[in-house]
Amino acid sequence: MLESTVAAIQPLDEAAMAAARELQGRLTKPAGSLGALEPLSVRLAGLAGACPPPLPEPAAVAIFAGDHGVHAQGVTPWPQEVTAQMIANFLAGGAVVNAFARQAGASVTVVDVGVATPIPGADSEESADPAGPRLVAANVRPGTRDMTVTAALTRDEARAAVETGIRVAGELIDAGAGILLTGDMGIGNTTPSATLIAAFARVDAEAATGRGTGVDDETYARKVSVVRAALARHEPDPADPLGVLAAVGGLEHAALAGLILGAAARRVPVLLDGVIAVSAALAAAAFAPDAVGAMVAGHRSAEPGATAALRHLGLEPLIDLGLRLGEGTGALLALPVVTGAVRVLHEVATFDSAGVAEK
Ligand SMILES: O=C(O)c1ccc[n+]([C@@H]2O[C@H](COP(=O)([O-])O)[C@@H](O)[C@H]2O)c1
Ligand SMILES: Cc1cc2nc[nH]c2cc1C
Repeated sequence: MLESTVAAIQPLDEAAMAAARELQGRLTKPAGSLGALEPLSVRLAGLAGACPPPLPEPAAVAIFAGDHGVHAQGVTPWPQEVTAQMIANFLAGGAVVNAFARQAGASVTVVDVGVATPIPGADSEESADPAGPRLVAANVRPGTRDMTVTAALTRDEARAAVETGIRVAGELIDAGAGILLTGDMGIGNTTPSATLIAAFARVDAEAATGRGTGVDDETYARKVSVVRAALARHEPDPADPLGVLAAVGGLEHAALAGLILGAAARRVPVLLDGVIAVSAALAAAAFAPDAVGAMVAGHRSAEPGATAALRHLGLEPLIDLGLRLGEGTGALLALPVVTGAVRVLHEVATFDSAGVAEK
């Protein structure tokens, strides 16, 4: 499934992009006045192979959740159980992602791809609201292994998680989603994110590592040395993305890479959230360089590694608000920008049709 998905990912359609550029030039606004929205609209036309491309509706957030063996190294102050507890909060509709999803009219799907502790209330008989958040049980293993000691995952485990992401992308698109938004939950997951970024973007451990949920100086120093130790132990080879994900990744990172590949193969845009998403996007781009055509960077996470990853991908984020929450929150806030970029091509009059004089 991974190989056939990668093989299905094709370059953007040049004719549709040329048509969108030409249309942008005829709309009743000075050329270039919509800034980054103009090239975004062109790229989305190229992805859809149509001008105008479809409005990116409805939107679906997929939150992949996993735990991390490297938690044992003291890289985060939060207990591991918070991952499962926050899933219960997502399913009850009480997290920031739920508030923003309601605002954006987006569905929320939570995927347990590797949570280590029981999800409170997950086995309850209570009939769930069919329009409310949904839980997909796809646990590959209860958290990764500690990457400072051994590979976080076997290649088979990493593949299973990637294929879960591909499957979820296909299901959401089959159910009608016009855009997928990445979400994540995993206490400790900014450490594997930093390690993936250092490995794929070839930046130093310190440049790739940030303070995650807000760690103190002592924990930050430990975190950088954990990233360095994992890189030294595994010497991850960016030409072997499955190997990199297995050595130093997380189950949610692997699944997010799969979601991105699945969206790109179906030519549906995928709106990236923060540092976890962009580290997974590096893996997706290593599998299939043309997958970058489907990626839209929602925001610039406060994590420094996110900026390094976006630079490597050649993506400019749509918004920059200093967010560092994850869950898909930054992607949801950026969604109206993406919709606006496409709506312009559908609804704005041309100089000719509106009788507005050109310079
Ligand atoms: O999205 C981001 O850029 C982001 C930046 C910092 C932290 N997070 C979230 O915080 C958790 C990981 O932080 P930490 O400090 O435990 O590695 C995880 O659940 C992420 O969703 C997310
Ligand atoms: C409370 C909390 C909420 C989160 N949402 C995403 N990561 C998180 C980490 C913590 C600790």
